[in-house]
Amino acid sequence: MSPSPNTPARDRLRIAIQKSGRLADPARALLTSCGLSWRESRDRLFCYGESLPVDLLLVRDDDIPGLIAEGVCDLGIVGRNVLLEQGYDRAGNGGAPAFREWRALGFGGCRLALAVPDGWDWQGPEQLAGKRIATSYPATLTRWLAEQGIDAKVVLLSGSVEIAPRLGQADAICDLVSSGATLAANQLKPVTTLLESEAVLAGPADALDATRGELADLLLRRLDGALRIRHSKLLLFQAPRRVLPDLLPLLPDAEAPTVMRLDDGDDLALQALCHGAVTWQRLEELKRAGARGLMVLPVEGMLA
Ligand SMILES: Nc1ncnc2c1ncn2[C@@H]1O[C@H](COP(=O)(O)OP(=O)(O)OP(=O)(O)O)[C@@H](O)[C@H]1O
Ligand SMILES: O=P(O)(O)OC[C@H]1O[C@H](OP(=O)(O)OP(=O)(O)O)[C@H](O)[C@@H]1O
Ligand SMILES: [Mg+2]
Repeated sequence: MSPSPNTPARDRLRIAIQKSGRLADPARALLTSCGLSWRESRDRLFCYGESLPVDLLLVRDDDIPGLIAEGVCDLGIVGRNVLLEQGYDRAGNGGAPAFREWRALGFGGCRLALAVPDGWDWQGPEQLAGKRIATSYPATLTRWLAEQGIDAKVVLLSGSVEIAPRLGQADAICDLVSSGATLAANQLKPVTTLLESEAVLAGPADALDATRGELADLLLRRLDGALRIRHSKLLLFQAPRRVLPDLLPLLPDAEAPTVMRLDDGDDLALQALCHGAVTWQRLEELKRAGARGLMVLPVEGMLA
């Protein structure tokens, strides 16, 4: 039986997502693709789950790990960079791990990188000894410096980190990089990556109670299905049996293709769920190898 949306408040699952910013729309879209829908409150900070007893809390991304740690919400969608930073910070202060990454979600990709002025002849981390490094990720940077055995000064800035070297506040920086355009615009170059990040589903380090745990499991199953088919297409076509050995190598990303024998003659009908890109070029290669009537269909949902 599906959980009723009228479940008592203590048994409802609460998920925190970014109110506005890079992760806000894709996070909501992903949860919507899992069949969740909400009635929005007037202040739009809390959305009551209608299709399932799963509510949304719209917050600043930096608050999400703390909200999970305090049990104010059960799950959250946040950048791995934020989750790890706050985890390292807690660990540095002797705190027990209170949250962890449950799933990588495949959007919001970026990296936390160390960058130095263009003019530096970068030889390695030992060059940072005694230098000042500006960052919004002090715990991650401090941990990395300790791993490298480097004694450097960490300068904490909450934003516009890339400008610090030009202002004379720092010699190098450690910040998020995606296209690299911000670094280039500030005459900086990335020299090493501290962590690869993307949006993640975060949850408590310990298990949820039985009722909310069951709801979380249901959501995770849907999420895994949604993530699995996010870039998937269903490919349908026909082909003579003799060309099958030429066709199958063109479908390396297909889950065990279904092969059906057609009534008349030696023709086969094939159905393949492809997890990689089904490009025009690929369709043309299949056609050259003997496939006919190629059809590419979107996949709406999948439950393993
Ligand atoms: N340039 C980028 N390209 C891709 N992803 C990024 C980039 N910058 C940040 N991110 C990812 O998106 C997350 C959210 O970034 P955003 O800039 O929206 O955060 P914010 O300004 O801290 O928002 P908030 O107002 O919620 O505190 C980051 O923590 C990181 O995981
Ligand atoms: O490599 P790029 O594609 O240039 O992206 C990197 C920039 O993106 C983020 O800043 P954002 O634009 O979110 O501004 P912020 O300083 O307000 O966080 C990040 O802090 C970098 O400054
Ligand atoms: Mg933030």
